[in-house]
Amino acid sequence: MDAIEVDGLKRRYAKGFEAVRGVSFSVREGEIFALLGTNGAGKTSTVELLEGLARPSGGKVKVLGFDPYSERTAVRPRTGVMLQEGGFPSELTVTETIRMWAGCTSDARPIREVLAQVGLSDRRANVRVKQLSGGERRRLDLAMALVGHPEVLFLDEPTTGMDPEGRRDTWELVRELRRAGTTVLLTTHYLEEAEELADRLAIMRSGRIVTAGTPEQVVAERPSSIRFTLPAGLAPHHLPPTLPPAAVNEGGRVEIRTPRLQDALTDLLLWARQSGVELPGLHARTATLEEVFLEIAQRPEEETGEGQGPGGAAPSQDGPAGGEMEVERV
Ligand SMILES: Nc1ncnc2c1ncn2[C@@H]1O[C@H](COP(=O)(O)OP(=O)(O)OP(=O)(O)O)[C@@H](O)[C@H]1O
Repeated sequence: MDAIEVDGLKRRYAKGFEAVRGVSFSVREGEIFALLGTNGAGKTSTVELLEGLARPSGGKVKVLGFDPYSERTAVRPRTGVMLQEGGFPSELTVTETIRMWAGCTSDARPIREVLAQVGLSDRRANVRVKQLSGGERRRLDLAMALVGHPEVLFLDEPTTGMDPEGRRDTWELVRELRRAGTTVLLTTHYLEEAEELADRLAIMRSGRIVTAGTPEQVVAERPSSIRFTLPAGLAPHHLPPTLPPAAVNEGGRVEIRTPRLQDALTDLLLWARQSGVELPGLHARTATLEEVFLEIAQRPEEETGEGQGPGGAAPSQDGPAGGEMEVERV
């Protein structure tokens, strides 16, 4: 059984705006799955449905085999949730905040152990929440999500506001959790974070998943590139005819874009050896996640089937909830 199963999920807000428009994916046990997308793509709206904070207006969600909304009592104790805005009482200290939360959690872990795990040292334990830095608050958010030994962990932009060291520590912690068998679903704006952590990922735009797969599968959708400087006396038409057309900039730098990097590179290198040609600054690489992401973000609306802005649509007829019951983000 998959830890998370999402099928045709939809979420419509009160005025009829559909923020999630038929999303399907699954997350295997012990896997890290990243949801990516531009601002307003619908990541948080989706994750909140998985967390059981609202009822879908269409489609199905199962977490650990249960409906997280209607069977909340079965799911909630087995999941950990790190929201985008923790919203802690600012006058409480770090320890008091966790203690309060641990009091609502059956089988809570020792507070010091959890604080050590997220890198909030003893020195910070008695500091008031309002005095924490943005990155320290994210660590406290994470500590709260970890208090109850979660089997499934939802992390909504876990490292936003963290310095590079905090980010690396958090990545290592997430990897440790995976090694211990925890399933992790995270949203992030940092493509490097998805590349570092995700076993599989999905990129959303305007409430839909545009592409999904392992990071390797997703970048394989875009052509790879080969670059070098054209040696003096040579023109692009001297290159092997099997290569795709080369673009040459004013500095004589050549770029060849190809979906078949290994074949193109082999042809180029064999030709260079046989012709006794040096290729200065030779550089070959597959596409990056950033390139895929930007290409999706920049696609014209008609190619993504969009065209419905917030507040602009009439409520559709499908789904049990009609206009959604609004749930405040806590
Ligand atoms: N409570 C709400 N009522 C109406 N519309 C909402 C509500 N919350 C979010 N939206 C709209 O739903 C769309 C998706 O928002 P959502 O926060 O899920 O996106 P996101 O991908 O998480 O964005 P970000 O990366 O900025 O966090 C946006 O157009 C947003 O304005």
